[in-house]
Amino acid sequence: MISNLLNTLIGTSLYCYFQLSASPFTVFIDSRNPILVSLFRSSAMAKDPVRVLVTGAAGQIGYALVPMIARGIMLGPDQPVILHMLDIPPAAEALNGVKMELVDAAFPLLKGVIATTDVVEACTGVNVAVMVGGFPRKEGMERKDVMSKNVSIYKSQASALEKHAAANCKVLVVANPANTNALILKEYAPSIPEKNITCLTRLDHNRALGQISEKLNVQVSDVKNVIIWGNHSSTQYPDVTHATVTTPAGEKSVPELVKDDEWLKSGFISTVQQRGAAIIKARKLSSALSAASSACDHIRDWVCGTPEGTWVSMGTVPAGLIYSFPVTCRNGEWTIVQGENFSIFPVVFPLMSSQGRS
Ligand SMILES: NC(=O)c1ccc[n+]([C@@H]2O[C@H](COP(=O)([O-])OP(=O)(O)OC[C@H]3O[C@@H](n4cnc5c(N)ncnc54)[C@H](O)[C@@H]3O)[C@@H](O)[C@H]2O)c1
Ligand SMILES: O=C(O)C[C@H](O)C(=O)O
Repeated sequence: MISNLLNTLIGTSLYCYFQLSASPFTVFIDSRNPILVSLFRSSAMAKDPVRVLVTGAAGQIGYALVPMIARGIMLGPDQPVILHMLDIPPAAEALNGVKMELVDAAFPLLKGVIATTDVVEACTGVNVAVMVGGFPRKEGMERKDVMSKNVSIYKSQASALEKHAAANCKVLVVANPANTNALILKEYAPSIPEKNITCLTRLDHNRALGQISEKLNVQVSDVKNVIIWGNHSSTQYPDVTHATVTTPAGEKSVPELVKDDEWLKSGFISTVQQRGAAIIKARKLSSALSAASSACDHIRDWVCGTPEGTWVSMGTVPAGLIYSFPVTCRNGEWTIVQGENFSIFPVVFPLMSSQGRS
């Protein structure tokens, strides 16, 4: 049954690899924790590489994001990838430096790297497009203040994606104002299905999970089902009405555990709404590590599915409007969560339905 057994020292831990004969799978066991057993497809049955575009790849989010993609954090530990990295001519040398580092890092899943300033070359054949390229806001600016700089970028990149990306390409817009840029992309790439164009509010979702975890002194992995309604802007509405914490005694409601409505209605909401500005104030640069990680979370859940009983927030396009909703994902498709008593939604929706607010 077991055709091959390898014991390899990786750092301080001992991993065992078992190739199951007549099976496309390899079993990985971590000897520090034998419960950590993973199944990977073996190279004999390797998947075809997925082509992932990252625009603005020489920038700070790009620099954090491309190694995550090459390590399998976005698409899974058995999914080979080919990275398409786009930036503008003044950043060409820096972009080439990123490519050199990707080669030097010898990522086993990375089957090719295209680093280019040609938008057509960058978009050709891509299955996933993460649109990060653009001008970030600086201290004292709102996200809408970078709108004019970024709108023209999105028109031309939309046309290139429409003409040259793979059929059914999934698009995630990260660059601000993310919801407006996604709307422009949708307008200028009319043949890309609306359901394939999304924008990033997962960072706000993760920020909300982080705030609840700190407030209750629980593991962030035990908190779920917060919601970000609206735009990726200071008008967004972080909502914990249906959020829960997994405890030894079962699932508990976040509002019941927090027991502090005043904080939930004011401090919590404004902290999440203003977190981007707080990071800019502290770092003098906008969030990059957390944005890159959240972009991976967004695509991974969209492609691989959300865990049973868990929803996540995505900026999506139902009925021509880019708006963040709670969604579940199955078979590469997102579905807005239905049937909950989302009492806040009808109140908030009209206030937030205009596109491109700060
Ligand atoms: N949605 C979110 O949650 C979220 C979070 C953080 C940052 N952002 C936004 O993401 C964007 C990128 O942030 P960053 O910190 O990486 O900025 P950055 O300035 O470090 O990098 C941006 C990169 O985009 C490149 N670029 C500019 N115009 C381009 C074009 N036409 N085509 C391709 N590349 C182009 C720049 O040369 C640069 O390398 C900003 O708009 C920022 O506000 C969004
Ligand atoms: O706040 C910003 O301008 C950057 C980004 O949108 C964020 O939320 O961190």
